[in-house]
Formats: sequence, C-alpha cells, structure tokens
Amino acid sequence: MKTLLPYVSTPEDLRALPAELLPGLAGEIRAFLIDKVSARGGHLGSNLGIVELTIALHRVFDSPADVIVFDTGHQAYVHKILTGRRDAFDALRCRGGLSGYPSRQESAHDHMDSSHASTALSYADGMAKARHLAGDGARAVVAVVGDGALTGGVAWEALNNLGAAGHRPVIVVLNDNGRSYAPTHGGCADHLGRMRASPGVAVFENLGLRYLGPVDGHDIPALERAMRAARELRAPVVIHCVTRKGRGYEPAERDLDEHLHAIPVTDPATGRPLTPSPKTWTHAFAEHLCALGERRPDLVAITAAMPGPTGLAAFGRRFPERMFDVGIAEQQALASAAGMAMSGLHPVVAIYATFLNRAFDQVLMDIALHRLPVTLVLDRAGITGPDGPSHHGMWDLAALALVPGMRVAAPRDVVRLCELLEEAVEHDGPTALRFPKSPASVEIPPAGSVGDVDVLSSSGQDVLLVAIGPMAEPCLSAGAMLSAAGVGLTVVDPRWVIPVSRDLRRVVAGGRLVVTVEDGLAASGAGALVRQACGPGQRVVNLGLPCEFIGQGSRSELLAEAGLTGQGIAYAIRKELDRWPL
Ligand SMILES: Cc1ncc(C[n+]2csc(CCOP(=O)(O)OP(=O)(O)O)c2C)c(N)n1
Ligand SMILES: CC(=O)[C@@H](O)[C@H](O)COP(=O)(O)O
Ligand SMILES: [Mg+2]
Repeated sequence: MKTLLPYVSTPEDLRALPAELLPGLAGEIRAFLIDKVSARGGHLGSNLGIVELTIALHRVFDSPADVIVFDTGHQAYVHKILTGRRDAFDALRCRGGLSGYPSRQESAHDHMDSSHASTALSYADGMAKARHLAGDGARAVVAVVGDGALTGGVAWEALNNLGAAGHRPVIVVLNDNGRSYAPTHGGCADHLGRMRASPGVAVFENLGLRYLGPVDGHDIPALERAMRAARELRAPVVIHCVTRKGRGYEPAERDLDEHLHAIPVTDPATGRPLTPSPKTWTHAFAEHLCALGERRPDLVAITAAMPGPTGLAAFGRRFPERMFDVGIAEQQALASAAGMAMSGLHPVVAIYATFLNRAFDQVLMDIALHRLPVTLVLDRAGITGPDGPSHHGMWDLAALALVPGMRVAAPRDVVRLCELLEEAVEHDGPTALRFPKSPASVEIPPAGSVGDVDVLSSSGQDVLLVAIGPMAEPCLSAGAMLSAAGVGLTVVDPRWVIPVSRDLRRVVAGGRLVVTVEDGLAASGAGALVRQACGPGQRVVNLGLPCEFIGQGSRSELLAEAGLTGQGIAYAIRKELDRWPL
C-alpha cells in the first residue's frame, strides 16, 4: 500500500488528496504519532483523538490566512504534521527542537505559544474584533477548545462576548472527549453529555451563538460538512465534535485513568514506560496527605482537573467526599478554598506552580486578605523542562513574596516535604509548599540547626550559602569544592523561605558574604527578601533564574545553563571572592 504521509507536508497537499484516501492518511498519522511520541515522550492520547478533526480543519479552512487557534496547545501535533513540521518530530520537546505546543517562532500557522488552558476563545474574540475593525471579515477565525478547557472561567468570559457579537463570526470547534486527564466534572460536562445523547437547545444558543452538532469527531466528511456550514453561517457558532481520547491505539484506549494523556519514553508495543518511573516528590506528598487525612477530618483536597498528576487521586480514593475536582479552574479552586476555610475546613489545593499565576488575585484578596488557613501545594515548581516557557514553575516565589501573611516552605528533600506539610496544615493562616518535577532527592539530614533553620554543612564563616529547597544538593556540592580550596563556608536551609524568619535573620547577620540559591527568580524571589534582611556591611549575591521566558529542554540542561549546579554555584562564589576579597 503506497504511503501518503511523506507526500502531505502542507494544507495544500492535504486538500489535493481525494477524500477516499483520507482514512488511510489518518491511520498513517496515528502510527506516526505513536512512533514519535513513544520515542520522545509527550502528549499522545489527546493527539490520537484529534486526527480526523485536524484533517477536516485544514481541508476546510485556509490556514494561515484563516486563523486556527488551539486551546492549551498540547493537542496540536497533527496540526504541526500537516503544516510542514513532520520531519521535526525526532526533536520533539528537546532543547532547540520542536515545541510540544504551538510556537509562533516555528510557523505562521501557529498563533499562541502559551500552554495555559481556556484562553483560545479570548484570542479568537480579539482577532475577530481586529479583523472587523480592519474591514477584513472575509477570513475565518477558528478556536479549537477541549471540553476540559471549556471548564475554565475565561472561556465563558469569551463566550459571553462572542455571543453578543453576531457581526463578528468566530467558529468554536469544541473537541468533546469527555475528559481532561480524568473525566470532566460539573454542570457544563453534564450538559454536553446530554447534548451528545439527545441534542436539544445548547447552552451556547442561549448566549447568542449558533450550535451545530453533535458531530462524530472521527467522521471526516461529516466534520467537513459542519465546518463548511459554520463558515457559511457568518455568525458566532459552536461545532460540537465528539471524539475519543487515545483513539486507535489499544494501550491508550485501555488506560481508563488518563488515556495516555502525557507519556514518558515508552515501548510503543505495550504503551508502558521503557524505564519504571522513579519515586517522585509527588508520590511522597500523596502518601503523606493521606496519612494526614486520617488524623485531620477538617482537611479537604482540591485539584484543577489534575487528580493524577498532582497526587490527589490517592486522597480521593481514600476520602472521596473530601476531594474536589473543580475542572481546569484554578481561580475557582482557590476562591472555593477560601469559602471552605471560612467554614472551618483546612483546604489543601494541589496545583502546578505555573498555573498558580492565573489565581494570584485569589491568593492575595480571597485567601491572604482574610488570613485563611489554606495550604497551596505547588508541584512542578522551578524549571520543569520539556514543556517549555509557559510550564516552568518559576514565578511563584516572587509572586508569593508580595502576599502579606503568606508563609512559603521549600523542602530540600521528601523528608522535609512531609515535615513541612505537617507544619503548614497546623498553621492558622495561608501557607504554600513548592517542590520540583524531578525524582525525589536523596535525604539530606541536617548537621545542626539554629531554631527552624537547618545547618547542612560548615567549614567556616567566610561565606554563608542559603540553599532554597532542592538547591541544597548543588549548594553542598559547591561548598565541598570551595572548602577544599580553603574557603570557609556554611550551607543552611531555611525550610520556610518566605518571609525571612527571625532565626534566618540571626543566621544571615553573621555572614560577610551571603549567597542565596533558588530555582526561582534571582532578582525577586526568596533571595531578594534575604538581601533586604542583610545590613549595609554585608555583601549579598542572589543566584537563580533570569526573569526571562526560558525555552524547553531537560531540567538538568536548563539548570546547568542557569548556573544552578555545584560547579556553577562554586564558580559564581569564586568569582565574587576574586573580585572582592573578604
Ligand atoms: C490553566 C491550566 N491548568 C491546567 C493545565 C494542565 N492541562 C493540560 S492539558 C489538560 C487537560 C485538557 O483537557 P481538554 O481541554 O479536554 O483537552 P484534551 O486533552 O481532552 O484534548 C490540563 C488540565 C493547563 N494546561 N492549563
Ligand atoms: C499540557 C499540560 O499542561 C500538562 O499535561 C503538562 O504536559 C504537564 O506534564 P507533567 O505532568 O508531565 O509535568
Ligand atoms: Mg477533553
């Protein structure tokens, strides 16, 4: 059978194909996805489910003149294959390679780089307004949004605007596979389920948008008919496409938890990881939270559609009535946590550090303003790696340093994670813990302590090295190198890094050269607060990440590039001592 995929590099090539060849092409694309994503890791289930939908999109609409915006963007691999990037998949999510999300730098066919969900309809609304003002209403503006992303509040803010603007036709292609990672919960999901079963008046119609569907999201001719009809309507319209996540790959279809949403390097024959996943910080958190849940009936857990990745699924199985999945809705997660805390509960909200950005006002004005006992558990804090700039959890320390009354802990190992989680849920006010996307580090016991500050090593007082969280390991390595070279250096771990505790102030006061190291912003994170606590006669160096959008790569590659390794830290301190001898 002659293969087709090598001859389909652009939407024009696709449109030139006879319709009867499209199912064959879809099959080849699925085989390609399984092969390439298994080899590199990445998003598989979502992309397997959107093959026919993306083929129909690029046959009906003329990208890039017609805009096609993908919400979240993790499901844009087929779009990339069909827009000239098939041969780049061997470098998927590598440093300098193909992004795992749309990338304006990569292609004119891509329109938004952010992987933060629920914003595509807003981009489309804005683009449609701009085209209308330019008198360029001829071209289509299409937003592809998942049923999960549709649970995010900003998507409904956009629908509210789209429905009131009949003269600005935006086409919303709703990819409804009934789940984010786990099945999508809530009234919207229930409504879509009813629409799938027996179409009636869709909520979108009550907002002023037309509704077409439900359409079989794997039937290319049906999809093309619906998309052409939507285009001819010249009005805001939702095409409700029903798809199956992981379609066409038995290991993904069999994975009832997440349909292989995101996979590590995997054996394509079995769908199982090639190397067993190591014990992670998340595992340690999940286990300890369950133990706490036994002792603390007031503890409840909240996830924003990520029970598995954040470790809350275990708590939910143990305490089903005390675990809440609010959808991809971090603002709702934190504001509802405020309501719970006002009512005598102690909520633990587990979200990725990068997604906290979206709910900063809820941290500030709904939780901290009321001094509420809510604990934020920020997983994937610091450099995450292959998911690129919108996934690095590098903004949280700088953001939380602004919040009056907020206490932030950064455990250096999983033993401290459990200790600090205990302390956090005991605290009668807002707390946060942050830990990285990495295997759980080996235990680093303290050599001593000054109050709540752990002393990790000491060979003298020339240099005081303040290690924030998992930077303890490279700091100890740097300390050993410098001590061997005759520099007297003490490494401490504050454990609670925001605000600067009284004990940390005492420890820092003794340092002639104070160096802080964090997997966060060097200029405005926890180290900046230590700088403020130092006196005029002290020299302070804050090591950390630059306030820039850092590209994709492995966590170790990117940390090394930022100088956040034992060698890098030792070099920075040596350079400071050479420039300014003590
Ligand atoms: C603000 C935000 N929160 C959480 C995530 C993590 N996340 C990535 S994909 C995903 C599920 C998306 O579900 P859906 O929109 O239905 O797309 P599907 O994978 O089902 O195609 C989530 C929660 C995110 N990208 N952005
Ligand atoms: C698209 C998205 O936001 C997540 O699926 C992201 O890929 C997180 O991946 P990890 O859970 O592997 O950190
Ligand atoms: Mg979905």
